[in-house]
Amino acid sequence: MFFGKKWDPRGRHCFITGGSSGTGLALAIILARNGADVSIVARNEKRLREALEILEEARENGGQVLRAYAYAVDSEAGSQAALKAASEPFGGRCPEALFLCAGAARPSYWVEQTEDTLKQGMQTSYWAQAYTALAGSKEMVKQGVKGKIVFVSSVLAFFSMVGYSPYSPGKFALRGLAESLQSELQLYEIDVHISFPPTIFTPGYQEENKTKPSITLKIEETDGGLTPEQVAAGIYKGVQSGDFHITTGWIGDTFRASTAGSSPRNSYMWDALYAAWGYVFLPAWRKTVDWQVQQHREEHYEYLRNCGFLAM
Ligand SMILES: NC(=O)C1=CN([C@@H]2O[C@H](COP(=O)(O)OP(=O)(O)OC[C@H]3O[C@@H](n4cnc5c(N)ncnc54)[C@H](OP(=O)(O)O)[C@@H]3O)[C@@H](O)[C@H]2O)C=CC1
Ligand SMILES: CCCCCCCCCCCCCCCC(=O)[C@@H](N)CO
Repeated sequence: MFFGKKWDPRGRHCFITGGSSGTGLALAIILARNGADVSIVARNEKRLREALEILEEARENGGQVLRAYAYAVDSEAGSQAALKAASEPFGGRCPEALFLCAGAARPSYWVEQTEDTLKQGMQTSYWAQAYTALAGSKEMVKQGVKGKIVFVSSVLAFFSMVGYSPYSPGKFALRGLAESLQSELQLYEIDVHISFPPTIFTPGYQEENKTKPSITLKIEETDGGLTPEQVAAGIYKGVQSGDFHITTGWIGDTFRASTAGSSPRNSYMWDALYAAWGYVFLPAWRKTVDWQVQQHREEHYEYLRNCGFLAM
């Protein structure tokens, strides 16, 4: 961070939403290996129990508190209840690092959306993290706990494309929220970070691929994808170094540096190089994406007729 001192999770209570699967679980394991007290939160109890067993194996010392809590965090009340439960083993003291990984994507075409699916999209991409940030900030400020809030957005908060209309807006919104909080929470010495991962091979990714339009999958294949362990290691490293925008891999770095605006930078030299490279190649890549979408028209109209959206 400033003065070169890295954040050390040892002995700190880290609270991880979405900690039963994918990136959240991988992050929980890294934090446990590094001596943190870890609370994971998700809805499904069976998966939480299994995750806790894995987490136990990552324990670094006998004194660490490793717990799992079943709550839905996509409401303020749910987030408050989860934080309260996780605070109990610590005499009511709230966690000092919040890793907000809860979320899901259901890619599909815009004309197939309804008011309900769009609201659901915001619920899983935005509110599932925003409410925990709200409940957590209130508690940290009341208790005088100086800590960290880490959002997990997506590279789809830097750009978007066909199929992601129910998801991308919420991930962009998380960026807006993180920008606001990075500024405001300095009042309380709470650091804010936001990570923008590319494709991550997780159970959630397998689930979203069940509804993903074929054209979306095809365009995405440019991105080789990362394992949850790689993404979690990148988030951990970024948080340790005090980076505000955290990206892992050259694709994320290119988009991040090309859209940084006045956001705090990671490295003036590297970000300038990535931005220069992005200035040249991003518009060219985008043209190929537009071309792929146009080539898909005929197949798409057939799809719309087959699913009954258009009369035969
Ligand atoms: N996989 C990918 O390609 C990418 C994912 N991301 C983002 O990374 C984050 C993690 O995704 P991923 O690593 O794929 O993990 P998974 O999709 O495999 O796991 C998601 C986790 O979030 C939990 N969760 C979801 N909704 C809620 C809720 N309302 N309340 C509490 N817990 C909830 C799930 O448990 P349960 O269902 O039991 O509640 C599970 O533990 C998400 O925010 C996702 O949008 C970003 C870029 C790419
Ligand atoms: C010169 C620059 C070339 C750039 C190439 C860029 C390729 C980008 C491919 C798109 C990746 C989409 C990832 C979606 C992640 C996500 O959030 C969903 N899986 C939802 O979970």
